[in-house]
Amino acid sequence: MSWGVRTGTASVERVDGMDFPDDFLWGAATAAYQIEGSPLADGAGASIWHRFCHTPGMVRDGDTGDVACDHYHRWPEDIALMRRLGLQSYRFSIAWGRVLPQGTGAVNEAGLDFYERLVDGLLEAGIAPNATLYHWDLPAALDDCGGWLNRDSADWFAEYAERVFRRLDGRVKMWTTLNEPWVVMDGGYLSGALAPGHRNLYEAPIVAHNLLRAHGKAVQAYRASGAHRIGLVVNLEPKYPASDALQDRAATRRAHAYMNRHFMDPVFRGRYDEVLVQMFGAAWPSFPASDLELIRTPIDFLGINYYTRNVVRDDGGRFPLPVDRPVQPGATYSETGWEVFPQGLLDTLNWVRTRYGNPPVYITENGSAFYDPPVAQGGAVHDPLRMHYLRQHLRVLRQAIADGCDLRGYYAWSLLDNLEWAHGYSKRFGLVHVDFQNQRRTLKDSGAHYARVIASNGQCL
Ligand SMILES: CO[C@H](O)c1c[n+]2c([nH]1)[C@H](O)[C@@H](O)[C@H](O)[C@H]2CO
Repeated sequence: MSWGVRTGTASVERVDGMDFPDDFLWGAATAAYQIEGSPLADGAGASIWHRFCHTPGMVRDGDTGDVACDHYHRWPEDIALMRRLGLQSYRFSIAWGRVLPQGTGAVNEAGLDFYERLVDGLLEAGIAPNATLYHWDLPAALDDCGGWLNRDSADWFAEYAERVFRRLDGRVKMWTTLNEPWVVMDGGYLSGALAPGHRNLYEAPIVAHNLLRAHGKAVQAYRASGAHRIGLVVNLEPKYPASDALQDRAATRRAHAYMNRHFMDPVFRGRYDEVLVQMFGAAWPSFPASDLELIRTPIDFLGINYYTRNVVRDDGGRFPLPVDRPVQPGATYSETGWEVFPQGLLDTLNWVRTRYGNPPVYITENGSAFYDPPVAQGGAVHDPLRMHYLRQHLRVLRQAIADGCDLRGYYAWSLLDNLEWAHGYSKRFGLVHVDFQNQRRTLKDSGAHYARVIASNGQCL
């Protein structure tokens, strides 16, 4: 979605008297490699992120997921924290390599046993599990066979999905195939900032297409056996031209095609955006029409991860995508360099509503990394900036519902401070502070506030 020029922080009109629906789902989210630790325990196979972290220079301070939040052992304690927050749902991911150590073939029952214990613990606590099958941690053995560049990857993923459905479906009633295929493609195969660290324009569209095919095959596999709901999680970032100049508006259109329409159009409209195809030019392969039919297999909900917006200025023609993000006067920026812009969440939700037929939507990630002071005497972590970010974005959701968006729920990113990928442990997104020296968890002020939001169903933001 690209709109007229907006500068500074927009004020969002509060919709007085607009409540969240009684069945609005309040949750928090994590991902396997970022919190579990013990990546090779009990027969698990290494992932590309285990390999990436153990490759010198890839991750800040040489940080790895070897221990992380030790959630693999501390999950009962973390479920107790979820109860304290009053979470109604918990979004987590399943590490493919724990279930299928080689990616295909022999199942590691101990890996499935771990997730079964976690799911049963959640259900016992009255917390609905929301499981993501793929949150970036491809088995390294499959990467050795080409990974997402290999057209067989869609079948590998469907085989893995079927194994997990067979063990957990019914107790898990909300499934996601992929978390943010755009980030997998852009970070893993274009910028090289994420595992497996490729930098190749010709690989990117092939990877994106195989990820989408894998999504379609997993949805079809679920339709054959599953009785509940399955969807896709995408990151969406609204694009606003830095000026009304033609080149900035054209650059904005390209940025919008590259990030936002890239996966939404095939999944919901069965075709790629023409602007995207033109951007890649000779690097854009030809794909069989039958692939697009597979990719557009209907889903039950869309998960949207929203963090920030992008003001786009044409950068004079480097890679067919403008990368300039001019700093916005008066705006607040998080530790990850992302502008705090809640209006972008409202614009995004209304864009999805109007362009894609108002599908059921969950905000599956929304949060911010700000510097946290050390844990104070008496065990408090005062994080006013994160609290303000949370408030601003939750307020927007009320407006989106008033605008007619079919918004079903919200998952804060993240339950715990965790491994922020190539940033290592330097960026903290948690509602709960983690001392990585001793694994002590401390509820932050933002977490306590979120608990009040949940208890009031969004009355007190
Ligand atoms: C550019 O923002 C993306 O939507 C995005 C932000 N985030 C994500 N995707 C990932 O899904 C999480 O694993 C990250 O920890 C989290 C915070 O960086």
